[in-house]
Amino acid sequence: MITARNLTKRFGRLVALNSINLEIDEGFTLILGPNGGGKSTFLNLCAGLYRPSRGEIKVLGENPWSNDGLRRRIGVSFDPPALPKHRTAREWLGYLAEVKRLDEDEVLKAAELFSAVKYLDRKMGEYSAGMLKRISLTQAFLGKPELVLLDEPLANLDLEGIREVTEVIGEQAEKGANMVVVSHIWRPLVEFADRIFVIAAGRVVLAGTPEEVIPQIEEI
Ligand SMILES: Nc1ncnc2c1ncn2[C@@H]1O[C@H](COP(=O)(O)OP(=O)(O)OP(=O)(O)O)[C@@H](O)[C@H]1O
Repeated sequence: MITARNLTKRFGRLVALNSINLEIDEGFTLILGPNGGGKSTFLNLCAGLYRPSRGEIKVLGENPWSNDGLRRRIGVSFDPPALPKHRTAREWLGYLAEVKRLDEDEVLKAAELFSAVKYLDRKMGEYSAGMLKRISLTQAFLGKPELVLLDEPLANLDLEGIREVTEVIGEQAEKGANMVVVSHIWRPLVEFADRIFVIAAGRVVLAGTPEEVIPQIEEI
């Protein structure tokens, strides 16, 4: 699904990702690692928000940078959620559905998953952080994309929210949705993971199955 070859991203002098190589197959992939390690930078490169400074990234066989065709095939939830404050969630999700050439009822289907239907008609500037997170997740799963990229899906949720969203993510994983998930709150998600990558200081420092990787993380 995703191939990175010598993938490097610099911001001025700062090297956020330092020539990483990795292959992500279908299924559920968890990306872990310390603050500032380069995880979100990797996800943003996958989503086509950043252009690599060097090396190559392919997502579903395509170069994500400025690739509108690929953006219709993937779903992304950023952290913090990047949502327009002066629009209602229904307007924003309706716009995305149009861009993705989906039926309007796909908005309701995705919002139902995350119990977000009840506040679709309020301006997003009025939302709490947890409500924004649910809309951001609704956006990611809109129209059952071929690949879903989630940055911190459990951040800003209360305990009940974490339980609910974990359950939805688990159900989607069981149904065969392909997901790449960056999360500091990883324990609830690890049971769904087919593989884990740990990215630290711009490099992939650990990779393998949860059984291989988790004992090593717990040692650190
Ligand atoms: N748009 C940007 N402009 C400048 N520097 C950036 C930008 N995005 C990220 N960085 C820097 O790149 C490095 C990696 O950041 P990144 O957000 O990818 O880490 P992360 O592993 O997701 O961290 P966290 O767990 O704190 O979210 C950091 O030093 C960060 O300050």
